[in-house]
Order: sequence, then structure tokens, then C-alpha cells
Amino acid sequence: MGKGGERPAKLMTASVHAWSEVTKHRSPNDAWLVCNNKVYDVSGWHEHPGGDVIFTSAGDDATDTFAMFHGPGATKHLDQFCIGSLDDESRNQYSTREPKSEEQIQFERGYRMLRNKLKGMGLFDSSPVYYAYKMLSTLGLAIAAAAVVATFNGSTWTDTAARSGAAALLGIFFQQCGWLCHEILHHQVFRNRTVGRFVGYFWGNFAQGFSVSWWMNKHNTHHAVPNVHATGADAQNGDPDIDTMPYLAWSKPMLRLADSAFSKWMVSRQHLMYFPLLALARISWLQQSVAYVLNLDETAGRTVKGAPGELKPVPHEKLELFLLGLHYAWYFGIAAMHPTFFGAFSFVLISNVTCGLALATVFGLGHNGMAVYDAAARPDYWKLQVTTTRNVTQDPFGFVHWFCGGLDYQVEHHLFPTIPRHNLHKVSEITKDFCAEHNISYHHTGMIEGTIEVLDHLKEIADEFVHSFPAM
Ligand code: HEM
Repeated sequence: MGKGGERPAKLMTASVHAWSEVTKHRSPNDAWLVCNNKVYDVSGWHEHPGGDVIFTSAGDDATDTFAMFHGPGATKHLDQFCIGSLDDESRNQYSTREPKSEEQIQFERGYRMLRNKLKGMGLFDSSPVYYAYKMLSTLGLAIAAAAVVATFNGSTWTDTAARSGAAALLGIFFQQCGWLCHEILHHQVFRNRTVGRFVGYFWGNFAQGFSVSWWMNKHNTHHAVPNVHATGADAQNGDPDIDTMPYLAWSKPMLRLADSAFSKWMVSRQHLMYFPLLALARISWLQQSVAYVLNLDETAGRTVKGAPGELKPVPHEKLELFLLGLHYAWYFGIAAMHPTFFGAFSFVLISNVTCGLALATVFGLGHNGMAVYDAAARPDYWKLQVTTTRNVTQDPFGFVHWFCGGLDYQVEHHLFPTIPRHNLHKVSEITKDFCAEHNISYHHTGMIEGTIEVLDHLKEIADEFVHSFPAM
């Protein structure tokens, strides 16, 4: 394989393939996928510029995920992988070989046309003024936190309380950096993807302490297959965001993985452990970021499934490491302004816990407790994204929208991840109408009600576990 993700062109053949043949190729080193009824062999293409998210489509239809992720220039790279096309019968079937009704065929055509309609309405275009405001106001949170710590540097109760408030404010700064970085790396903000990536390094590595490569690899995979269980240990088609064992099980099949005494203890009371775990989430993400870039351990996800010894690339490894180092320098620099070691430690703890709770509560609201699928039986792109996702109802003051970083419109974000946050409310009305027209459940609820749904779901799974293993 050559540089830049290119590889020698395959011979374009006129062969036709049935789904029964395509679905045999589901693992990274033996991966076929279908785009607009053409069959592509991407086996072992670990140099794919988007990383191994490509293998989430192995053995399946990638028409819509391809459209979701790529810029206009990517289609010209397709031909080199083409090995033929789907046979006539397969064109009107799901990859499960169930026939598609005429209604389903029209529905798929409809949602693809809807995407073009939204483009025509200019809803994929970002507002520089909006994002300049978001970036400056977010930076303001960190500057305010640092200023409070520098000003209230004594040992009175007032000083201590002010510094604790500053720590919580910094936690919210980290959360807001997370949202900004998310939008930048989904290419909502900058048309030029290289510019976006470098701005992403500032908000991700430097400001927030998360590695961009680690995050993109994990997050793009989540977008391709939300709430999906992989077809097997060698396949790359599961959602890493529900890969939360040995701590939390989001579906009954996951209970099989509770095979240690610790995991059994956790899962049987997971509804009680949910918030304590969320409080530690940022610490875990910081650790995974460093472990991913330096390839410190397997849990960081740098190794490539089905290709022992191969590592996923980190495009600007030294820059990523340097900026992660600078993150800790400024963060611990503020902590060091505290009069005592205990004060500095509390500052770091409070800011981490606040950020973990603030980010992970929103993540949980987005998908947890919604439908979960097996990869080999996932529905079409639109139904997969809508039925695995929950929206959060707005409040009159715009707090929910600010706090959730636009992910209150999680359904619309999942359907069209490159649409900027400030346009999602317009997309929402159109999406709701489209779902109603095609009889697809579109779920939205309040922030508190949604969190209760998540906890109820965890409890239901825990109860099932305790029922099956009464000794727990
Ligand atoms: C034969 C099939 C494919 C080819 C030739 C291909 C090619 C490319 C190329 C040239 C890029 C860099 C340019 C760009 O970002 O638009 C890219 C990026 C990417 N691709 Fe693919 N791709 C394929 C399939 C897929 C599939 C099936 C997925 C997801 C399931 C995927 C996900 C991505 C992602 C997430 C990126 C990174 C976009 C970013 O910068 O955020 N690709 N791909």
C-alpha cells in the first residue's frame, strides 16, 4: 500500500454479487462493503484516512455512512476498490436478505433527497460570528476561573469557597471545550478539514486534555454504529460508547460479559453506580488519550482488530503529545496557585468531577436506554440513527441547548453530523415531520425525565441479572 491512503487500483470487473456473498466479508482483513449498489473490497485498508471506522460497514451497506462522513472529493477514491455490483435481487433487499417493500425503497430515496434539500437550504453552512462568539465566551470561562484562584489566594472560608467555585467553573469550561471540539472535528465549523483538524488540536489536546486522534477514532465509530453490538470479536462493527463492561450493561446480551466477581457486583447495582462512575469519566478519558497516543495499553484502542501488531495511525503524534503536555502545564499551573497541596488537589478533583458529570450526563441522555441492535440485523441508516437516539426538550432560557452543546438535538446531529449547532433547530422541525410521515418513533423528553429513563433502564437490566444470578 502506498502513502496517503492510496493503494494499487483493483481490476474493475463486471462481476455481480449477492448479499449472501457480501456478508461473508465482515472483518477488517476481509472486508467488502456496498455503496450505491456497487461492491468494494477494502480488506486490510488500514491506511484509510478516516481510520478503521470503515470496517463498521464490512459486509453491509455503506451508502449513507459514506455520504455522512466524506467531503465531495472522496468519491473519486472509490473506483480503485470496486470489484463489481450487487445482483438485481440483492438491490431490493436488506443485507439480511429480507426483501425491501416498495414503501421502504421510497423511504430510503426520500431521506437521501432530504439531505440534498437541507444542503440547498444552506443548513450545512456555519456562521463565523456564532463560532467566534462560542470560542471567545468559552475561553472566558477558563480565564475567569484562573482569575478567581489568583485573587482569592488566602486561607479564609470565603477564599476556599471561591476557589471551589472556580474549580467547578473550570470543569464547565472543559465540558464546553468538548462541545466545541466535537463540532470542529465533525467539520461543522470549517469547510477546510485540515484547518479544522489543527483548530481541533487547540480545543481538544491543549484546552481539554483529550487526544484528537483518540477521540475521532472512537467518536466516528460511534456515529457509524450507535448502540450496535459487534458481530464477533474480530469484527469492527460495534459501538465503542456502549462497550462499558465490566461496569455497566446496556442490554441483556451484555450480561454475558459480567464474568468476574467485580463485574457481577457492579452490574447488579449499576443504576446506583451510574453517577459515581460518570464523576470519574474525565479521569478515564484523560488516561485513554495519553495511552492512545503513546500506545501504552490495549484498552486505549490503538491496536487494529484482525491485524496483530498493526497500530492505528496518529497523524501528528508529536504535536498531539506536545499539546497534551501544555494542557497539564497550564492546568496544574492554576492548581499550583493554591496555598496548600490539599487545596490544589481539591481543585483538580472538583474540576474533573464537574466535567465528567456534565459531559457524561449528556452522553447518557443521547442514547442510553434507547434501542440496541446486533450489527448483522441493524435497520437502515435513518431508522438506526433515530431509534437509538433521544432528544432533550428545550427550556425558555436556552440553558439546555447551551449545557448540552447542541446535543439536545441529538437525533438531527446523528442524521446530519456536519450541520452546525446553530442550524439544528431548523432541521428538527423537518426531521420530526419526515419521521411522522413514515411512522418512525422520534423520542424527545426533558433532561430530568430522560435521566430517569436511563436509570430505569439500567435498573431493569440489573434486575434481570439479579434474577438470573440470585446469589448476587
Ligand atoms: C471504499 C470506500 C471508502 C473510500 C474510498 C474512502 C475514502 C476516504 C477518503 C479519501 C477520506 C479523506 C477525505 C475526506 O475526509 O473526505 C476519508 C475519510 C473518512 N472516511 Fe472514508 N472511505 C471509504 C469508506 C468509508 C466508510 C464506509 C466509512 C464509515 C463507515 C468512512 C469513514 C470516514 C471518516 C470518518 C473519514 C474522516 C473524515 C474526517 O476527516 O472527519 N469511510 N475516506
